Amino acid sequence: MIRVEIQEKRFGSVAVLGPIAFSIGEGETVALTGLSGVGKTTLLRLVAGIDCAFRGQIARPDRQAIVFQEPTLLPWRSTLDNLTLIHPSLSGTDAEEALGAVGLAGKGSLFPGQLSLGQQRRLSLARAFAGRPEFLIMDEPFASLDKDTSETMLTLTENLIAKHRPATLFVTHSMTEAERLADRILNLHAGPDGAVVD
Ligand SMILES: Nc1ncnc2c1ncn2[C@@H]1O[C@H](COP(=O)(O)OP(=O)(O)OP(=O)(O)O)[C@@H](O)[C@H]1O
Repeated sequence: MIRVEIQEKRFGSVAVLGPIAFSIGEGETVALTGLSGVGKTTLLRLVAGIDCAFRGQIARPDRQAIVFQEPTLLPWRSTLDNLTLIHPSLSGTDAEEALGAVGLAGKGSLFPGQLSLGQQRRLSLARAFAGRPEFLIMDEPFASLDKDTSETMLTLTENLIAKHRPATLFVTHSMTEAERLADRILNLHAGPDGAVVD
């Protein structure tokens, strides 16, 4: 169970978030939507524990994974290394299976620069799920991809979530994506003392 209770998040004199309170149950998928600049990434960074400078408390499980819009791969390490470096206990068979699950079977020896952007994004998805996360956080994972690649990513993500059932929080600008993937949609919008959810 993830429990978020934010009284306030400020950048200098500007109150960006708060008050915000919500929970995400085991295996539940929640979409976070809202206008550009309202504070979605800021909220995600708080929930992920990347930014701890706020008033409030957040309870989250230890095993969490984050998928950013950019694939954030190590360019000088192979596809397989990108998977196993942060999951050293992953066996060779499991790593190959994880690559196969995102359509990258047989590409383990290639470097990220030898993969298409869509393949890099799929590798980053495989890396996130390889750690069997209890909590998955994704910041616009399907943005700036062409329609076919975005559809492929969406279907893969749907399948991986259905198989592994992590609690999931993801940011999207697309109501279609939100409605397709999420059990619940949180809309972040401006309030008198920072953005709030409903
Ligand atoms: N490090 C920072 N220092 C100061 N202000 C910041 C910082 N990071 C974000 N902000 C401000 O906080 C507000 C929310 O930004 P955030 O990136 O969370 O919005 P967003 O909803 O994710 O936007 P988008 O949908 O366009 O990605 C913006 O006004 C932004 O300028």
